[in-house]
Amino acid sequence: MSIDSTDFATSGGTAPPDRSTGSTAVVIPAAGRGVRLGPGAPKALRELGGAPMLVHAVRATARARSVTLVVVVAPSDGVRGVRALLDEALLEERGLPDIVVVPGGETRQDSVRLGLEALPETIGTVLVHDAARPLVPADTVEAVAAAVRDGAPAVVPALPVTDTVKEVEPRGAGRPEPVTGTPDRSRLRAVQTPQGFARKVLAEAHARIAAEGEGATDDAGMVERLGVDVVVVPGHEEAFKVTRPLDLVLAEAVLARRRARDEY
Ligand SMILES: Nc1ccn([C@@H]2O[C@H](COP(=O)(O)OP(=O)(O)OP(=O)(O)O)[C@@H](O)[C@H]2O)c(=O)n1
Ligand SMILES: C[C@](O)(CO)[C@H](O)COP(=O)(O)O
Repeated sequence: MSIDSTDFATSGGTAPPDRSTGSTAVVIPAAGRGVRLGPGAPKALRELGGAPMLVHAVRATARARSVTLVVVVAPSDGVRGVRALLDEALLEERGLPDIVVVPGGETRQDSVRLGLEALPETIGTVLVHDAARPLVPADTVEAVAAAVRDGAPAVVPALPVTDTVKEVEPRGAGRPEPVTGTPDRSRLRAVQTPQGFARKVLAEAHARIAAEGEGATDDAGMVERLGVDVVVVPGHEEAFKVTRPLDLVLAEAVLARRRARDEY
């Protein structure tokens, strides 16, 4: 697929692409191990409030009004198991979009690319959402999707950084590291998912950057390398990523609070 990235630039004065017939899909990379969370099942399958994290993430994104398809990217040896657990967990839910499960790859980037390859032609807008962000509110999902439909080629939810951030000369864990700078915090944002894209833009970024043997830690980073404009919209405190054990404690507390308020 060949595209000219300037077709999608919002600051260059060119019109946004016509995606009027495209519908919206979510790709959920869920094939990671969760090394930083510690020993146990793959992270997406670890329990939160009595259900695997992945089930919460699927539910949160599938409840967004405009989503017509969810593609779950499972560990490559766990596709059938993930299919079975989603069928069972979501049996009672009414009005959910189609959910398909495909095998993932070695890295998050590989898994997202494999998820994108499973999308039908009818999809014009793609949201990519970590299974490891199980508590994202459906309103945040919908806001990202709406911003893409309104013409932004790439949309990232994010929050202002609350700590002061230092740049250092890396020396390895535990060793004192010389400080090389203190970026202006007012210009920094901590980015979350779902990140939303015009489907062609994201597919092109993954194809081209992968062919160059390059990578990025998020999908917007891939698209930035094409020179396409990326915009930030407000993220949500409850869309945090479960990365380390304490994050799981926080996620349990947030879920318990929602349930106590009858909000889940
Ligand atoms: N090969 C991979 C690696 C990661 N992911 C997914 O990407 C999301 C965000 O990644 P991260 O939180 O880093 O998950 P892990 O890679 O599982 O964590 P760790 O780096 O601690 O092993 C997760 O939903 C994870 O399942 C994936 O689909 N395929
Ligand atoms: C995509 C992401 O969740 C945005 O914050 C993040 O970049 C995933 O990266 P990680 O390094 O694997 O945590």
